[in-house]
Amino acid sequence: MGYYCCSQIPFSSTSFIIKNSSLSGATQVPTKGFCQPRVSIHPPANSKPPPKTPTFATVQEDKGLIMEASDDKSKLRIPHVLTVAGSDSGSGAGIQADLKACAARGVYCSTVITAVTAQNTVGVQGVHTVPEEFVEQQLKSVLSDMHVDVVKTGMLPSIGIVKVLHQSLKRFPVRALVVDPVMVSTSGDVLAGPSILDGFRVDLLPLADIVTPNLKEASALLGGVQLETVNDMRSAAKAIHDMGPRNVLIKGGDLAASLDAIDVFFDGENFYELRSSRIKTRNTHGTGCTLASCIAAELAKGSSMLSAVKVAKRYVETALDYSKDIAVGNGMQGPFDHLLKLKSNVHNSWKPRAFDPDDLFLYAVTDSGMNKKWGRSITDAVKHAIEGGATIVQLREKDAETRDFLESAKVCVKICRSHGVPLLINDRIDIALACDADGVHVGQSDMPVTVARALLGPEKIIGVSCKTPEQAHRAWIDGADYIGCGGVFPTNTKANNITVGLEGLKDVCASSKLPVVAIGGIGASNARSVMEIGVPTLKGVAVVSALFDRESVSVETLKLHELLKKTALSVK
Ligand SMILES: Cc1ncc(COP(=O)(O)OP(=O)(O)O)c(N)n1
Ligand SMILES: Cc1nc(C(=O)O)sc1CCOP(=O)(O)O
Ligand SMILES: [Mg+2]
Repeated sequence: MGYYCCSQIPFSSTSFIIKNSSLSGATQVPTKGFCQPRVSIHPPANSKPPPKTPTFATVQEDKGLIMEASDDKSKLRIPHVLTVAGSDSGSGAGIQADLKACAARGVYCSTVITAVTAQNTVGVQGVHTVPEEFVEQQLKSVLSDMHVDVVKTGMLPSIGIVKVLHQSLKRFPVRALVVDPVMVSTSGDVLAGPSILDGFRVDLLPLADIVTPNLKEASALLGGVQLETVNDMRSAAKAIHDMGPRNVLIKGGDLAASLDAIDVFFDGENFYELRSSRIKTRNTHGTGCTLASCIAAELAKGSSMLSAVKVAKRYVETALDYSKDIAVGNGMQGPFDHLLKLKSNVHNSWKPRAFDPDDLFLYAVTDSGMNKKWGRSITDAVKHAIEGGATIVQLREKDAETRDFLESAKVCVKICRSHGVPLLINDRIDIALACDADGVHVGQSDMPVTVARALLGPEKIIGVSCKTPEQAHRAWIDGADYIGCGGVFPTNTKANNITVGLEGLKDVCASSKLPVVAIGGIGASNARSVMEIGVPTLKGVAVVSALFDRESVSVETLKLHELLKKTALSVK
């Protein structure tokens, strides 16, 4: 009896076990939609799948399946790719690229290491093949315990390793197999000799859902035929398809005389020419591994094959374009940045400093209406507030057009950073991300703090408006950095705002584990009374109109700063 696991709503907290008494072992074809048997590598070795065999992408309904809720509905099963490949000490390709690609695509990745290479951007200096028994042991460890959706293969340095992989896949079936027939590294070093070709042809290709050779590898698989044109690639794709894989992607990156990078995808019936613009960069080391891993990741998430291939191509193209100027190593083949994060670090010596509650001392909150009234740009408003001694700035630009807001926010980030003053964005997580602001301020009906945190990451500052001790407690649980509590006094700046008064502020401050900034109707005339409530969590005042609905922002900010300093001394 075969047991098959399926998530009808993929990877939701509900999982099901599918029993099918008519299915046995690894010779069954996938079924409908997300309900696929945990193997798609079913045509016996050496036999070509029948032309209409439902593929991973075009599976048919199997009426014989019975679905049962599994015992543990609380467990969230996440898509899982197992990569069987070599380690690259330079981390551009191999196992390391696979891990990064899967992480970037939001998929769990386990690893079976077939070889350890001493490698950098110059080339491969050494290869240490892992004994096949130990590769088998790694395969067993992972496949017998973890629910692997898709296996992706890279460097398979010996025929023995291909054999143990083949046996392991028969013993522990998975939903799809992606074969990247790695033979030669980007630097031209041989990673798997010609003896491996038979292993691919006999043991792996008939099991593969997709095989992704580049021109050299396709040529080697076909006994050395010349591949010089897109037509040659089509013929090669067809010939390789005849070896058993359900789909073939021939990567034409090395095709001479082509402005675009053209890959040919063949699903057994139709050919697709997938074109992308060629990116001029030395940082292409690991593109093949990454592409195959990304295809595997998308398949693990439930994509059809063609859509997985298209997403993977777009992902690699984006990453290459983003990374075209980064410099790692001195050789000809640099790695690229899978997570699209490194460039900002390279070009930006600024390091985010940890949030300091004392930053809340004089919190200047801009207002688009007031800026307009006084004929000021956002950037001038921010500059003047900083001149006057604002210790943190929030851009609260309710009426700004997104494009204008973003451009101004980028300039404000630079101004604030050059003065060591944190800059937060009101409500708009997208703008905060796009301008790399220091954080956001959200209200009770804005983006929840937990979601904002997931989007912004652990380092950014998140402030949340709270009017009650319960909200303050929630803010702390959810991972906010500070609380804005108000309206302390009536205000015209925020319509229909509930005034909590000094008593309400006191209650929130007394119960809060987070630092608090008071807001609402605060200015030079009443700031002292606010700070004098004397609860240690109260760190400062946030002010809009008393700074920005005035002729001189810097003068008003300076006045309030002086007053707060004096108050702080007397309260101590
Ligand atoms: C420091 C600070 N505190 C409170 C608020 C108000 O935020 P919110 O409740 O989301 O209302 P809007 O500002 O979005 O109208 C704030 N902005 N800053
Ligand atoms: C933006 C805002 N939030 C408030 C809250 O109570 O959460 S009161 C407020 C407006 C504060 O402006 P002013 O300093 O001009 O009174
Ligand atoms: Mg808001």
